[in-house]
Amino acid sequence: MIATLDDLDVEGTTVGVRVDVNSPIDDGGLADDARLRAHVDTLSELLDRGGRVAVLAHQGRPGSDDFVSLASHADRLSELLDRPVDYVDATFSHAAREAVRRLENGDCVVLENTRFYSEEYMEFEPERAARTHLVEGLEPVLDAYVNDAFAAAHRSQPSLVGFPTVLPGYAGRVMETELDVLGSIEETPEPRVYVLGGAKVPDSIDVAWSVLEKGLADHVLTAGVVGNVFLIADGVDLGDASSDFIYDQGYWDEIDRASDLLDAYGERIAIPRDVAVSRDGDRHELGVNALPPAEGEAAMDVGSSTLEYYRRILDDAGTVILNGPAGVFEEAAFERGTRDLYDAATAVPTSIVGGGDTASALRQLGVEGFSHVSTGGGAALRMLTAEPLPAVTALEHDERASD
Ligand SMILES: Nc1ncnc2c1ncn2[C@@H]1O[C@H](COP(=O)(O)OP(=O)(O)O)[C@@H](O)[C@H]1O
Ligand SMILES: O=C(OP(=O)(O)O)[C@H](O)COP(=O)(O)O
Repeated sequence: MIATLDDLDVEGTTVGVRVDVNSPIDDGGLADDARLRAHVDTLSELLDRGGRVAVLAHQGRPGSDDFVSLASHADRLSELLDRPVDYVDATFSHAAREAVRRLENGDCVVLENTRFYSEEYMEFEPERAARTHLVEGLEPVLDAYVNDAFAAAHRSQPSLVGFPTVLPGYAGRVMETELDVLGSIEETPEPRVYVLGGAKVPDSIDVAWSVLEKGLADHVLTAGVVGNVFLIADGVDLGDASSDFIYDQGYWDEIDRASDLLDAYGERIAIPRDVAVSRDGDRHELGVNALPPAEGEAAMDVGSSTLEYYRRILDDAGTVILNGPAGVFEEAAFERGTRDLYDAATAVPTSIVGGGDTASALRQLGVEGFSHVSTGGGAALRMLTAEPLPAVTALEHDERASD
């Protein structure tokens, strides 16, 4: 049983609230605020009920362009909450603790990107996570911990699993809703189709293994970089540009895993029949038999035959679960795969979508009508494989939860 905000006596309580506001970044600032908007209910409720709120969150991964400070997130949050929100460029230092100590009832401060500290990018058992600098540094100034970061709940990083070991832990409203909706995948109508696109190849392959092994998936459709890895695993020569991209991302070993998966469950895995490349500035589709593409051309989207093939499978589906764009939707020439595939999915009786980039792609393309759009990508997928999420397990305490 997990305690929720209904179980927390908020007034006068200093609450560390872990949210997931990991968002697309442009010129160092926020390019999309959907993930911030998702947490407004939780934060407003805590503040309206007289809580003193210290917001903890990560943004990006070390070394990536979107690994930036949370200053612009705090500004936007202030607009969304319609009240002042302070920001401090420290996470657990003396300055951070002082900023938290200064909070009055109804005040909110955003602490700096948790991943600016190396331990936060490591995975720990909860007891060990509780002994990290972040948790030990902040715990003395907090009375309670609320986890609303469903989208990061598949990570066992200190800010996600360490605090509930040493503080009373509660699920926020986003977390509560996601667990309610995604917690009963076995009960959704069959046949069940998983569409795995996007760029998180290892996570997607883990999911594919799990859902195929457990019999949860009748079909797995691959697209995006995931589809490209499966094409190479199937012996297709995608050319140097796509292969180098996969290698540079550190995903080369995933080709062997994809190949093992095709050997074990090939009849339930659909791989692209054609891809789209950029030629003379335009979209140009190539069937797999016409591959490799010309020098320098990369597979940026799935092609029309693939979309037709996937649409036929979706026509018979009872449930579809999708994560990851089918192509580089950010470029107009390569948005078609994502638009058509996701559009077809809205006609399936139960349609569940996950992923930060996926959600922003759908907003950009104006595709709507899903049964549930999760705030999580990897977390939603993990949940839909019926695997426990470490940050949810860390919140499980019988004694504080009401029935
Ligand atoms: N064929 C492709 N080649 C390169 N990048 C791709 C391709 N298809 C999709 N992508 C990229 O995948 C990214 C999103 O993937 P991912 O982060 O896994 O999605 P989500 O956040 O929804 O889980 C997008 O930036 C998109 O451009
Ligand atoms: O954006 C996130 O995950 P998602 O892209 O799977 O939705 C979460 O913030 C987790 O980020 P991470 O995958 O860098 O640990």
